Amino acid sequence: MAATAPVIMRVMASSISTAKRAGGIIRDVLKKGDLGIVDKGKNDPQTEADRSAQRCIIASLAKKFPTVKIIGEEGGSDLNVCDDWLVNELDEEFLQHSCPAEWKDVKPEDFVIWVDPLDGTAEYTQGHVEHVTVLIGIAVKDAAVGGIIHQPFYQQPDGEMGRTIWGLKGLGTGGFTAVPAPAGQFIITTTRSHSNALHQQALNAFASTEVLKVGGAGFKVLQLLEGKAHAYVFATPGCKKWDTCAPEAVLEAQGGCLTNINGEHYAYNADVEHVNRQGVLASLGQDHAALVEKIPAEVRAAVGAK
Ligand SMILES: Nc1ncnc2c1ncn2[C@@H]1O[C@H](COP(=O)(O)O)[C@@H](OP(=O)(O)O)[C@H]1O
Ligand SMILES: [Mg+2]
Ligand SMILES: [Mg+2]
Ligand SMILES: [Mg+2]
Repeated sequence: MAATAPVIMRVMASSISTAKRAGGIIRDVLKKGDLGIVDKGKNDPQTEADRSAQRCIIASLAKKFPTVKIIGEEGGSDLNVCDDWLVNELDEEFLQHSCPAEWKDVKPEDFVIWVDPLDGTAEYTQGHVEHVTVLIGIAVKDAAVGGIIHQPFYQQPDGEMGRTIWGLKGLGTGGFTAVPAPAGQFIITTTRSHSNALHQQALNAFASTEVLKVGGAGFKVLQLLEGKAHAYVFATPGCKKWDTCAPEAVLEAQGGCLTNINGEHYAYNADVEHVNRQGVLASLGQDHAALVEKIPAEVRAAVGAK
């Protein structure tokens, strides 16, 4: 089955196994206690866990899919990794699904894999480990079509650490139970470490009943999927393609929507600008276009203006 499955199914199955291994590396670094923090910019830390998890993911995927373009947050990594970090397995459970017809003939050169080895680094360094996710997004031409969101610090009922959520457009999602957000309320999930005045103005435009401030694009989209929030609002540049590719694919495979704050989808081909200049607006079970209209036009024009 594995050898004959279409390449998108093998990329997804390999990414599921690899994200789990990266999650183990992220837990190990924290357990050892020396985070090796480097500041890449203002409010933009990188740790040994970001670097090691990226090496594991990119080395594993590049070995299995040598002609697929892979772009990771932490730049060019040393792909000479120990065997323990080289993940060879394909997730067998995922491979039981049949490939949606629209992706059967996609060729390796049509893909870009966007890797965020550790989303929510600021929160990881501050002990909010439940916000941390590993994100592997699969784009076909311009569109985010497949995604893996792995939570290394999620404790399963049987005590096992880690949970892996996946989504593939045309197939659906797996690894979690979708819950609708409560009726009669409007809960926004947003950044806890990258706010500014313009972003606050956009938040104020919604008559929200609650604003949750949490780390990571992956975790915020999980809050939509699990009915903890109705919308994810981030009205400032700063988030990148590797932050949104996997969350967008999973959310949209579940019937939601992730766009910039003007309601337009980002493109995920290999040549795009990495920064999501016009912010992020994501929702599930809402009239997405009506949410866009709530943000004053002057705020939307100012976000990302060069
Ligand atoms: N102003 C900014 N500068 C750098 N990175 C930013 C940023 N705003 C958002 N991001 C990145 O977008 C992701 C989600 O941000 P937030 O938690 O604030 O919503 C984080 O990813 P990483 O943790 O993978 O770097 C974060 O670093
Ligand atoms: Mg980062
Ligand atoms: Mg990130
Ligand atoms: Mg990251």
